[in-house]
Amino acid sequence: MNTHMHADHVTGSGKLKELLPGCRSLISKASGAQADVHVADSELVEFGRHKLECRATPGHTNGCLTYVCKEQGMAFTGDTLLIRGCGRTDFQEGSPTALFESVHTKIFSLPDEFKLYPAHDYKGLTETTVGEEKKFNARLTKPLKEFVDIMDNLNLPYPKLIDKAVPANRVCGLQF
Ligand SMILES: N[C@@H](CCC(=O)N[C@@H](CSS)C(=O)NCC(=O)O)C(=O)O
Repeated sequence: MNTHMHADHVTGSGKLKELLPGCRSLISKASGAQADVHVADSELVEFGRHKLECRATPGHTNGCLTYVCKEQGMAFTGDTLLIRGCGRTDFQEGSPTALFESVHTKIFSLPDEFKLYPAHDYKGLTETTVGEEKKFNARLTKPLKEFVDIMDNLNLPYPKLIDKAVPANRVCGLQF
């Protein structure tokens, strides 16, 4: 299950499909990437005893999804919400306004005790909670205007693999 079409690394979906016959890859319809299964906002994905709700959380890319597991009180936020931060919004149809709206309506609306697992952390942390991020997120605790200003002035270098990763991830990570 891909949270979005990554720009910094190549998805393992294609490789997993080669290794595990019957394995199916999944990504949002809005990502524009190939996969066996395409999902959209509020669709449920069921496997074994697990049920994940797909929540469209555009902003970092327009195809970003957050996967919510209500029974276990957790969500996988991809690059939409990072621990004390969030995904950049300066390429792949990124939009700070959309990201702000996504987080406030689709992630901060979950109960405070829900555990959050983002796709990255650049300091070695692996887990946070909705309550912690509502209090301590350095970007998303700001009002919209200030948030947009922060995001428009991050001045981050492009991910080193972007020119390889995006085309490869459009086709399940197999041609690069
Ligand atoms: N050093 C990395 C790229 C770092 C980066 O741009 N991270 C992205 C998520 S992956 S597209 C991001 O959104 N960062 C937000 C931030 O505030 O750092 C590389 O070259 O691969």
